[in-house]
Amino acid sequence: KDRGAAVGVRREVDADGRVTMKPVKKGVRDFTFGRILGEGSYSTVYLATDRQTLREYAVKVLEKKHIIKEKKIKYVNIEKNTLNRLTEHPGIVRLYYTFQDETSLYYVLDLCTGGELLGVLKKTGTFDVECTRFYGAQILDAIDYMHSRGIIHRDLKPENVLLDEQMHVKITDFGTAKLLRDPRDPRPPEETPGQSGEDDERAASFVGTAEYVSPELLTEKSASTASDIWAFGCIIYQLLAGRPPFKAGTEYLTFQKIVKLEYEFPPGFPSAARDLVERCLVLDPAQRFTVEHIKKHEFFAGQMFGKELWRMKAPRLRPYV
Ligand SMILES: C[C@@H](Nc1nc2c(c3cc(-c4cn[nH]c4)ccc13)C(=O)N=C/C2=C\CC1CC1)C(C)(C)C
Repeated sequence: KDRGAAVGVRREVDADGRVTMKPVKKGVRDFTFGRILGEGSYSTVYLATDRQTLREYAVKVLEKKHIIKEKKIKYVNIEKNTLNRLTEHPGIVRLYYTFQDETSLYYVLDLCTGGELLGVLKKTGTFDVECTRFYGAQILDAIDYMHSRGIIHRDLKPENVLLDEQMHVKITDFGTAKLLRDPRDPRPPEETPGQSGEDDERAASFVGTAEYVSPELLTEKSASTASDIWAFGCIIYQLLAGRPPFKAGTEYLTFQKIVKLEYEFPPGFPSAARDLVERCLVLDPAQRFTVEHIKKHEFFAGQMFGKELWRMKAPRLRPYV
C-alpha cells in the first residue's frame, strides 16, 4: 500500500455549510512528462512539470511487473526508506512524494539540472585543485550526513553525484544502500524488522560498480561506512586525473587490481591530494581514513564544511593542467 505523503488539501463544504479540509494526493495526471533524464537498471527518470504549480521535478518511474519479475521489491523498499530517512540535507536528492497507478510506481524528486558529475568531468577532462576541493567537500559532507543517519550508500561514483542549478552536489541512487539500525529507533534490535542491517542474499549478491567497489566488499562481502570512504578516494583521484584509479579491460581484472592495491598516480598529481587518496585507498577498512580525518587533512585546509559550504558559490570549472 502506497502511503505517500498527502501533498495538498482540498476545502470541502457540506450541506450545513461546514468546511472540512481533505488531504489530496497527486497522481500521474497532475504532471506533464518531458524528456528522459536518466535510465537506471529498473527505472527511468523523467523531467516532469507539476501542472498546478508549474514547478519542475525529476520523476523516477518503476514498472511494477519488471520489479516483481526481477525480484527487486527489496531494493525498491530500501531506496524509498533510505530517501525518506535522508530528508534534510542540501547534498542529498530529496524525495517529495510517491504515488502509483496500475502499472508503475512514481517517485517525485529534486530536479538536478546540472546532470551527472561524470558528464561535467568528461567535458573538462579533469578538475583543478580548487574545483576538486569544493566538490570533494560537498560529497564528503553528504557522506557524513548519510552515515550519521545509519545509511551506507555502497555505490558512490561520479554518475550518482548529480548537480543542481547552482552546480551544487546532490547525491542520488540509493537502491543499493545499506540501512544500519536507525540510531533514533528506540526499539531493541530484535524487534526492528530487517534491521540486522542486511538480509544475506542481498549482501551476498550485491557488488557496486567495479571501478569504485571496496576490497572488503570483494573479499568478505561486507560493507561498512569505510566502503564509502574508499569510493570517495577513487572519486578525488578521478577528478584530478580524469580517470578512476582502478580500471582494467574486464571487471575481473579491475577487481584484481583493487584487492592488490595496484594503481599509480600520473606525473604532476598534486602532493596533498596524493597523500589524501593514499589514506583513503587502504585495503584494511579499519586503517582507512574516516570523515573526521579527511576534514582535517591538509588537502582541505581552510575548507569550510556544514552550512557555510552549501552557501558557497560553485567555482568555475577548470581543468587540472
Ligand atoms: C543516476 C540517475 N540519473 C539521474 N537521476 C536523477 C536526476 C538526473 C538528472 C539528469 C539531468 C538533468 N538535466 N540534464 C541531465 C541526468 C541524470 C539523472 C535528477 O534530476 N533527479 C533525480 C535523479 C535520481 C533520483 C532517483 C534515484 C532516486 C540514474 C542514471 C540512476 C537514473
